[in-house]
Amino acid sequence: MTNKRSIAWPAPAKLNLFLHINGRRNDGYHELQTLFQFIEQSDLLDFAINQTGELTLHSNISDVVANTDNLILRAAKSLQQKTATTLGAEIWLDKKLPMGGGIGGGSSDAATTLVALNHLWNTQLSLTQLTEIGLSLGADVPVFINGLSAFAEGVGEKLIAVDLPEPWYLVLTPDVHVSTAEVFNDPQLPRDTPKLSLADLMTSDWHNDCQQLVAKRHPQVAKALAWLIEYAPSRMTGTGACVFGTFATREQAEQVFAKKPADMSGFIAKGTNKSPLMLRLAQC
Ligand SMILES: C[C@@](CO)(OP(=O)(O)O)[C@H](O)COP(=O)(O)OP(=O)(O)OC[C@H]1O[C@@H](n2ccc(N)nc2=O)[C@H](O)[C@@H]1O
Ligand SMILES: Nc1ncnc2c1ncn2[C@@H]1O[C@H](COP(=O)(O)OP(=O)(O)O)[C@@H](O)[C@H]1O
Repeated sequence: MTNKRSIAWPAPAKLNLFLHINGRRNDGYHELQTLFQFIEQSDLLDFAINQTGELTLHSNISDVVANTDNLILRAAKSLQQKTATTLGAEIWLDKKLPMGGGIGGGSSDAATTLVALNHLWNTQLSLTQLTEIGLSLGADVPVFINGLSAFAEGVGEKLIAVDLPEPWYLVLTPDVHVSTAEVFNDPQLPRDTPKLSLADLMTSDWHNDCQQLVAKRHPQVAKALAWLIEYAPSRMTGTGACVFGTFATREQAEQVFAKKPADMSGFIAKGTNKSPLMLRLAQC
């Protein structure tokens, strides 16, 4: 029997519009304040449910499949364990987002897997229960499950939904994989930005505490930022390597994109406060 394939579940990217590091906890994780917004640029996942309980993954990127510890299979396994379902799934990942770029592709894939399988397996976990599983997979996973642009504190799991302008972004994707753990372990990372209230943050200057360090360690990131900042307010997202410039209209972003040097890669995407994943779930 062939099981019906449920297609095109999006796993969107996020940008950290600011990323302030306020301190380091005893367990090594960092206290931070950050503002997440989704962009309309996504990986796509398909799922076919089976009765055997088996989990398999296919992808256009062999590295993801080769990694048996990948976040998609870990998310699916965690949901099986939590719910004791006997169902399994064959999963296809169409990877479009650059990996290790600070736009959260791996975390978003995990979130989409949890949300989609919770629906397709009819395991009926609440959003809060899914978020708990998500946090055990990565600090960034909860915001993708909640699906709303949000201000985050703690290690990234205390979320307050915020309604932000939805501009167009030109995202440059330097060809370098920045390890989140390496950045957070770097002795030169500033960790002393004072915590501010959300109201104060919304009216203060935004910055990314990882940016200077990552630009110093990775000249491609410094180069991308130096180019983009000539045209628009620009910043690095997360722990890099991607950098984004903000534009009022698509046309403005396209005009600058057309001038991009041939050795720089990137894309244009609209900011959105509602994750495309939520819209996909609503269609079911
Ligand atoms: C920095 C952020 C900002 O959105 O994004 P990315 O640049 O990775 O996309 C996130 O906080 C990343 O979240 P995520 O990528 O899920 O990180 P995790 O897998 O939980 O952690 C990877 C490693 O980063 C460090 N880490 C992560 C989060 C945090 N608040 N403090 C940390 O010190 C830890 O050393 C951990 O071992
Ligand atoms: N489904 C997945 N997609 C991408 N990366 C994954 C996935 N599962 C595990 N990973 C691991 O997570 C690392 C960082 O992933 P990614 O989310 O793309 O970067 P970032 O956290 O910088 O935004 C990858 O290099 C890879 O080792």
